[in-house]
Amino acid sequence: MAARKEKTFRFVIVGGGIAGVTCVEQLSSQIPSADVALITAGLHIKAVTNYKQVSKTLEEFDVEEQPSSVLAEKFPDLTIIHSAVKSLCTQSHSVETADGRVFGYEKLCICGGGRPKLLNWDSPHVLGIRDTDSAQDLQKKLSRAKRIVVVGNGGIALELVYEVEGCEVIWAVKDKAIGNPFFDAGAAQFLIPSLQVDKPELAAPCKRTRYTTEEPEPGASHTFTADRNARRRGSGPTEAGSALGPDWHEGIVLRGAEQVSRRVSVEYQCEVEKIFTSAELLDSSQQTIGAENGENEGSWPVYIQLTNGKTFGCDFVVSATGVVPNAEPFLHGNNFALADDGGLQVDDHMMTSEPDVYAAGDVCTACWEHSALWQQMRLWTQARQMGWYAGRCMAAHVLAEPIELDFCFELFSHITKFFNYKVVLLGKFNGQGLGPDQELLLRCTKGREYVKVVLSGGRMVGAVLIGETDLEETFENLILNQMDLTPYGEELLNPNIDIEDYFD
Ligand SMILES: Cc1cc2nc3c(=O)[nH]c(=O)nc-3n(C[C@H](O)[C@H](O)[C@H](O)COP(=O)(O)OP(=O)(O)OC[C@H]3O[C@@H](n4cnc5c(N)ncnc54)[C@H](O)[C@@H]3O)c2cc1C
Ligand SMILES: NC(=O)C1=CN([C@@H]2O[C@H](COP(=O)(O)OP(=O)(O)OC[C@H]3O[C@@H](n4cnc5c(N)ncnc54)[C@H](OP(=O)(O)O)[C@@H]3O)[C@@H](O)[C@H]2O)C=CC1
Repeated sequence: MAARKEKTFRFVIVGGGIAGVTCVEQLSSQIPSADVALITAGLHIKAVTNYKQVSKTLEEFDVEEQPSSVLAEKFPDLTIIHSAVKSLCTQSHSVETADGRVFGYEKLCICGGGRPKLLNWDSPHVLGIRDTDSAQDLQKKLSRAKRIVVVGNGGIALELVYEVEGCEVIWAVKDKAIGNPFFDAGAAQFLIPSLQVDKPELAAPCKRTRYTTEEPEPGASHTFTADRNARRRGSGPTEAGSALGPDWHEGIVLRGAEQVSRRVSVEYQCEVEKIFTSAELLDSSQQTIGAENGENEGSWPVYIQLTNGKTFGCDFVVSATGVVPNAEPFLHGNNFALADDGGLQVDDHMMTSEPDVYAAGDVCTACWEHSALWQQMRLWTQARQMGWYAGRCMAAHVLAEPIELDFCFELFSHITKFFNYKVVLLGKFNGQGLGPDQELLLRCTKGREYVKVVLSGGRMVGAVLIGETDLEETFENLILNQMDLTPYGEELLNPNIDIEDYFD
């Protein structure tokens, strides 16, 4: 990086997603005179609004995609630079942006987020969903589609198969049950009937922010069109916007070309063997595969062959197969320690292995010794918590103040919605890492609630609460205080006992 530094800031934050923006807000409020710059690839930023601490660790908030000027008005001393960081030189403490400018920093926080870990097929018929532009692309393609195949078993797939109407959906999952990253087979069984009935009309419109699906402003990115190949390879600076989040599907029409409501069939325990086009189908021995399945040969734009031997023709494939941390632009010439998932390793002060460089959100991997009840998941809440805590750590370090790991990393907690049910996950909700030393208590009322408690050595270590159970606060307390629950046995989930009063 030979060019001269245009300016050196005390703090530079890279990324206008929830982690970066929260970090900027925290730093700018804690040290009002701080010289902060936000460098971000997109024109919009993501801001947390209506933040509500539901209990000790559970939090709820809305998310707004805003023009960055809103943030600039709030913090007049903040400098916002709209360009992707192309390279970083930790030795000279400088970053170079795609438009050729070089900025120095005293402390840097990388909040570059993640990008979809797409199926490994270089095909224009495979889509990923990450940001507003990719959601818009999906909406357009879906409006002409009669059948799509969704591959993946996590958050995006769960939301998509429930929301899509007017189009047949084949859902290919590699596990025995749906929603594996979020819950067990019991919960999956509780939820699956929701796919067989029509979606209930929403009583009230969702109050969270709608994500705009207008044509992007000039200069904004078309994530899966123009820059598709660069993103697939993960090379060069991405111009992707921030990740979508809660209720991203509320503001867009996920309707296909057919006059049917929802039609989902799940293919369990299978992965993708091959993806090929109708031209390739007609051109080769794959003709037989299509014919065996009774497909109208050559009538679909793309075909997907699964490892269970079935082949489906469809309009396009959605790859909802996870996230890869967006660390590449920062690596060349530096010595970052990377985790197995490709994230920048951070310690309990959100510091990477390079001096004066912090990281937060989807781009990083938490490598401190975790509390026995916490694990990292690449979620909205954790991006906010990490960004906020990184800002506090950066401020504490320049002010030479001590700082301890924040309480939010004591207990994993997540509130979300799947299949129109409220879902609360606490602690080791899937018995993660507990081995045989675990006992499960279950309570389930079809169509109403599913409650699972994970006990280890008689103490509660995790819970899955689906439906309006009203148990989250009590269970959170029981998990945090690690009370011996052996004397209560199965009574713990007795619906006739007001458990809240019981443990008050
Ligand atoms: C479809 C979808 C639905 C989701 N739903 C939920 C949900 O319901 N609940 C939940 O908790 N989580 C959800 N998530 C996950 C959640 O959105 C992410 O975990 C979270 O937004 C990550 O925030 P972040 O700030 O780390 O990254 P991002 O939001 O990805 O932001 C990264 C920012 O960095 C910028 N950037 C990237 N590279 C560069 C560069 N080289 N130079 C400059 N800027 C750069 C980008 O433009 C962007 O502004 C969802 C994700 C998706 C994709
Ligand atoms: N409501 C919420 O909380 C939501 C959260 N999100 C978050 O957004 C991010 C992106 O979501 P998503 O893409 O769904 O990621 P997730 O990590 O939630 O799920 C990815 C799923 O795809 C599976 N998978 C990975 N590779 C393949 C493959 N080659 N073939 C078939 N299946 C595969 C994974 O299995 P395995 O785990 O075995 O690798 C996993 O089941 C995640 O961080 C997610 O937590 C997204 C939507 C909603």
